[in-house]
Amino acid sequence: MFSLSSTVQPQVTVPLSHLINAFHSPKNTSISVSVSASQNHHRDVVPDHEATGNEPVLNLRDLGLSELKIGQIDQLVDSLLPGFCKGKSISSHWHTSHVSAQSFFENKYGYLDMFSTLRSSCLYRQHSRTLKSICSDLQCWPVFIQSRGFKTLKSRTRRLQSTSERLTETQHITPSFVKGFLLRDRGSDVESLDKLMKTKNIPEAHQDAFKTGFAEGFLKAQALTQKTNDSLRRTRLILFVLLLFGIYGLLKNPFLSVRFRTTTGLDSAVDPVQMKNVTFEHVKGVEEAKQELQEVVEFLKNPQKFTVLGGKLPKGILLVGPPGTGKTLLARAVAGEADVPFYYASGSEFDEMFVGVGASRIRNLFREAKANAPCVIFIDELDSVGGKRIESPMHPYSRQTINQLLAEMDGFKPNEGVIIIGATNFPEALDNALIRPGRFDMQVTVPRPDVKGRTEILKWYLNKIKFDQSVDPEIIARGTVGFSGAELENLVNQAALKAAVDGKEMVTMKELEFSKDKILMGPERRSVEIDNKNKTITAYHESGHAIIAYYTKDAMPINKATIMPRGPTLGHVSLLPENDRWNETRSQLLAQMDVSMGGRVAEELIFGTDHITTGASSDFDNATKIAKRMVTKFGMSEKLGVMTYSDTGKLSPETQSAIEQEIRILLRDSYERAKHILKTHAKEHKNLAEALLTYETLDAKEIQIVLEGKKLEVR
Ligand SMILES: Nc1ncnc2c1ncn2[C@@H]1O[C@H](COP(=O)(O)OP(=O)(O)OP(=O)(O)O)[C@@H](O)[C@H]1O
Ligand SMILES: [Zn+2]
Repeated sequence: MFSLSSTVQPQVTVPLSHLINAFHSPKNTSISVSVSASQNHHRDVVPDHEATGNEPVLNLRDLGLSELKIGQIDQLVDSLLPGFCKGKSISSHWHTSHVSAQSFFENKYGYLDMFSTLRSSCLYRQHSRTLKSICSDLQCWPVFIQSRGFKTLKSRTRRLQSTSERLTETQHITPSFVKGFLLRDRGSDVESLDKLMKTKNIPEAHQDAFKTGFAEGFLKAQALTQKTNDSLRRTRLILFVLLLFGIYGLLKNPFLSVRFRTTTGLDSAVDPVQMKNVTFEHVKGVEEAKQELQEVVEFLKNPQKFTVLGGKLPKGILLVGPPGTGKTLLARAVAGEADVPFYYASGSEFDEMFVGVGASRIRNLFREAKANAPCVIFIDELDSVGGKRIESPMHPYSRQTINQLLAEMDGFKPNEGVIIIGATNFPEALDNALIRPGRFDMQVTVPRPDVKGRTEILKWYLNKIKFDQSVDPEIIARGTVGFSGAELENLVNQAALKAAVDGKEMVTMKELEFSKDKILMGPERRSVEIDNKNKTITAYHESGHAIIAYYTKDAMPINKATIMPRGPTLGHVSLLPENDRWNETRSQLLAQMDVSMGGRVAEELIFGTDHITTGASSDFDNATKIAKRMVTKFGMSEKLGVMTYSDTGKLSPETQSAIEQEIRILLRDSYERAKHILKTHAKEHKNLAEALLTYETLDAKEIQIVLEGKKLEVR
């Protein structure tokens, strides 16, 4: 019975350490019944393994059996100690019930179960210490672990580790066994030197030299390993530094950083700037606005002067005007003149999707500003934060932000020294609560500069570049009606770039005119191939406009005529008002219509009715617009009287047809006047067209020379 159980036992597959414990530890009870049975044997035969410490220790190498295969050990024991193997009878009993092999184990694994055979054998009982020693030297002791899947190096290491852990936990395992077990892979290195010397038959006299060489090689290999380790360490360090840089770069990325700031609400936008270098001197053409802001500067410079008299200054100033007219520049100049810190914030910065972020930024901004009073807070694009409070799914928390702004503005006294300047292009979009007295109660308009302002601005920016003395900023200013300060700055800059590209040393009128046309009408299209016929038509068309402008009393003076294609046009004539026109007379409006008609009239007179082109459509648009406004807005039609007709669609059919009739008469008369002038000045018309075909572009002086019948200097 007992031996049977031991024969069956290997079907329970347990790790080697457990088996070892089963051999050596009488305390171990965690294994199967059959194993504890074998413990009893162990106790009977070897009561105290310490006591047998003097027994000679044999190992496989000593016996010259290190090459022995595991499956052969049983046979070896059988042949060496046949008298002790009584267990054979038991296995023969088992043998009768199984035809294929002697045991389940053998059937399953294909070789004999060493342990059970050994344990049941006399060899084990009588020479247990020797066997232990043999075990310690066995480098490939079978470890029965049922595992599925791939065996990786990692799993092998883990298995080794877990095995060794369990081994060290057990006090009854001899240190040499553990050592031998753990070092079983490394032992081969030590062996190989001896083996090598033996196999190479190195004479004893040379053995020392051989060993020295071996050691040197070993040391070199170690140095190489060290080098590899060093370079690995260096690579790791470089990778780590690169990673740090990468993370830093990501945080610096505008999109990410904005998101970061947004989500954390950390961005306080409260770094003040000292604006010493910007003063009112830098802002041109907005004299009225500067005068109004002068008193704010005085207050910031000397608040006591105002408080003594009990006067209150506005807390908030609203700068209203089109984009690029210098609102930001003015606010900076206020801070610069007063020499106080300038806090810049853009309204859109407060416009956040996240709850309370906008409000908290406003709180931070005002807290910082109050701590550094006197100072200026400038909120650009105020309409995006202070727009009318509407319930919008896009900006669910905008109310919170504007409420916070209102609360902050109420939260400090008028003479505390903090001036808030807001800027907007759409004052009508602002929330009413924001523009009531006590908040943004002072409004300063910053309009587009007039011709004088434009001249000043042009001069200011021209002084920053190299320009020819022949440049007359006023001429450019006259031709840039409606330009803002920013657009004029851009004009000068583009002229400087053009001069640089053309390899010129200075900017001349030519470059300035060029960049003006580019801004007004788009870039030149030099690459467009225009055939001679079309060029001729364009030349006569444009000189038709020019002739009418030249010979009509109230028309604007001509500035330039060109047949160079630019933007959507094949050519154009530019006229310059002497001054900005605040209003226009009837005769001026009629003259503008006549000039517009000049193009088509010229085509008709020169090429015949059948050859008129589509090129006059924008001229007619222009003329019709003027005529319509004269009739419906300016009360300039005798038939319809001094009355405005705003929504012509709602008018009676009679009135509508009367208006149309009047407009048609105005246009027809204009056409006839133009025809008369061109017929009268047919010679000049021809000369000018030919000059345009030759020179492509003519300025005012050149046009005058041609029309006076003089010869143009060859360019
Ligand atoms: N009146 C001016 N005098 C001198 N430079 C000007 C003037 N107006 C505008 N500029 C130039 O144009 C730039 C842009 O102007 P600024 O930002 O002040 O305009 P803004 O009215 O605040 O425009 P936005 O409404 O778009 O914010 C200025 O930095 C300045 O270089
Ligand atoms: Zn035209």
